[in-house]
Amino acid sequence: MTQLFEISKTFHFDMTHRLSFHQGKCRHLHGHTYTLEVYVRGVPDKHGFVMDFGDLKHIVKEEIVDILDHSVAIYEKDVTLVDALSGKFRAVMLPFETTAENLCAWIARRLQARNLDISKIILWETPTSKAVLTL
Ligand SMILES: Nc1nc2c(c(=O)[nH]1)N=C([C@H](O)[C@H](O)COP(=O)(O)OP(=O)(O)OP(=O)(O)O)CN2
Repeated sequence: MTQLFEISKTFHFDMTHRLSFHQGKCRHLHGHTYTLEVYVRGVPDKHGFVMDFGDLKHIVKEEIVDILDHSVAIYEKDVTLVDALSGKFRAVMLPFETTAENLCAWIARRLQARNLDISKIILWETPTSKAVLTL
């Protein structure tokens, strides 16, 4: 009988951002230590691997963690932040407000482009707040 599995790996990265539309405190520049959980679905091969956890780690590090870690994430239409910070520090320009939900969708797209069958992305922005994207 074919058994369908999900495997996952968990990552951490530190990132500064703000939400330019926000009426509360999140419109101010602030940082989080994010926790990212990446889930890949698949049927195990003859050895019992959906995929090697090590390969998953390398792809997620390359596509996500190494780009966002210790960066300032800037929404490209947030003129105030673009003027103040682009070209300085490690600024990552993104075409969306950097909510946990939007970041999940961006992460999923980048990993799908590396041919991973992503079933879920969970992004913890704080120890009590997360977004879950189920595909
Ligand atoms: N749906 C969403 N709501 C909020 C987001 C988001 O990405 N999606 N983001 C923020 C802010 O970035 C904020 O830093 C995190 O919000 P919050 O959970 O309110 O943070 P606290 O540190 O106040 O958490 P407590 O555990 O309640 O102290 C806001 N909303």
